[in-house]
Amino acid sequence: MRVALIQMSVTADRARNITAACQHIRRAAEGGADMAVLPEMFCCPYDNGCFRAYGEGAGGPAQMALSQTAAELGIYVVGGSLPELEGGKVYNTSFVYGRRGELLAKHRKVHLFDIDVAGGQRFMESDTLSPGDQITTFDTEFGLMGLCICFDLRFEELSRCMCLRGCQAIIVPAAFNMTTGPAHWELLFRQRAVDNQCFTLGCAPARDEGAGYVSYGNSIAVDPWGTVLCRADEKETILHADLDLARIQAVRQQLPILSARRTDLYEIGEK
Ligand SMILES: NC(=O)CCC(=O)C(=O)O
Repeated sequence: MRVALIQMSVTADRARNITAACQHIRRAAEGGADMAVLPEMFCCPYDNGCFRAYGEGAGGPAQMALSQTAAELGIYVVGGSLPELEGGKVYNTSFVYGRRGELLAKHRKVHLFDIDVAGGQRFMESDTLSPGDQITTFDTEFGLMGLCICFDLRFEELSRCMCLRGCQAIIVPAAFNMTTGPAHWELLFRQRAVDNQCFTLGCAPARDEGAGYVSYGNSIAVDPWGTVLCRADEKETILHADLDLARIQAVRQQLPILSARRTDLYEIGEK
């Protein structure tokens, strides 16, 4: 399975971002990708002041463009994320399209990114966004895939549930920043891959030093052994990762972690 992680530049021009995303998906397909992944908020600046204004409802222009591009090219598209409007609320939502352009899955970020690091990054998604309440997986001819958005990856229970459902890979449209990116980005992708003996795939926007929120970039693919298969720098690029899915069973057989869990013991219990 070949996956293209599209580390694209995100501008203030929504229509231009959507057009650029579709052009990148075309290049990914020409490069033999089965699946193209876009970054978190691929058509909207990552800014609380923009989310509602750039948002769209069901069947909005970004969703239509991604669906049509998926169908035209016969490729899976994990549509990064975009601000989704519903019932007066705004969600950080990833739409996934199958090879015929059909909507396969929709994940609303469940853990909102509310952090305040001393001397570093502060962001409060909950000022404008509402959380989702579903664990999201979707089926392909390669097997089941798990999907979460950026900060969601920090919550190990979510990835574990996906893998216990049978996911082969955890796909993460994301946008870490210059405080937490250097400290935790690679660590988290490797950690979730090693814990669950699955592939992890992170796709971030290219870095724009002039933006209010500066993306770390460094889109990444990690295998079930925790080996980094490929990793971008901060610039705009398309990263192609070839996933040898047989590695999952091989690693799980040689180092039986999931099957050796003592679920009879894992309760907080009394001191
Ligand atoms: N957009 C996000 O959720 C950012 C998450 C992040 O940077 C982190 O450190 O976690």
